[in-house]
Amino acid sequence: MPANTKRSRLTTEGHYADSFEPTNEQEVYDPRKEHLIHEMLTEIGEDPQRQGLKRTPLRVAKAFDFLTSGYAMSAEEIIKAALFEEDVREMVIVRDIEFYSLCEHHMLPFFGHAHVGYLPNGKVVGLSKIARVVDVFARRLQVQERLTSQVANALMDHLGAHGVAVVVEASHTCMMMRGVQKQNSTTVSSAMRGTFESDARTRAEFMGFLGR
Ligand SMILES: Nc1nc2c(ncn2[C@@H]2O[C@H](COP(=O)(O)OP(=O)(O)OP(=O)(O)O)[C@@H](O)[C@H]2O)c(=O)[nH]1
Ligand SMILES: [Zn+2]
Repeated sequence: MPANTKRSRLTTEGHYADSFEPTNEQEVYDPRKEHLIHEMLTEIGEDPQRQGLKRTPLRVAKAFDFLTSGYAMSAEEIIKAALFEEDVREMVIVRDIEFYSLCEHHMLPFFGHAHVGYLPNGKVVGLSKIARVVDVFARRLQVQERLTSQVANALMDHLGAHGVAVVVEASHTCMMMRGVQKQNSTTVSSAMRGTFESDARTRAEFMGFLGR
């Protein structure tokens, strides 16, 4: 069969599927993923060979690798790479950390901001690492509540802090583009650990800094 020829085959389930046939010149990134995306394009009634879609399987494979790259990252390594001994006891807050994640039910994006606070106990962490930890857990298939608690747990476990607070505010495109189709609702989730959980004043101070 000449390269780049569209053909169909009958799968064991009885469906016809176009084969993924890259040309010799065509860049291949991840054949298995590209094959699946090629099949999906066919299933939704598109022509994967048309000009605009030829590189789409490759682009989508790369995009999904990036959007799920958090599975291969370690929050512990990120935090431990920039822990500094400092005699600081006051609350530290990094606010408005933007993130993009994928809901595990529909694999559609949800996105918004995370606000992270902690009470140091002799050590501070590089501020960028807090945002990196958010990305570690956002770049996976998620539910918002789990993302929130995973960020809190990672910081609590590896920072040795007196307490950690995480608030996440997000819009879910699976509630906007489809399904219930509500454009303006946002979801707020929180995870309080250590002093933030046990002491209402500490929690209130944190919420006050967030303007809530
Ligand atoms: N708790 C929680 N629910 C989520 C999150 N992302 C999506 N969902 C919800 O997951 C649920 C899945 O419900 P199902 O009834 O199984 O799926 P569905 O038929 O597509 O539901 P609809 O979205 O209502 O059309 C929906 O209510 C979504 O809104 C999340 O981060 N946290
Ligand atoms: Zn969803």
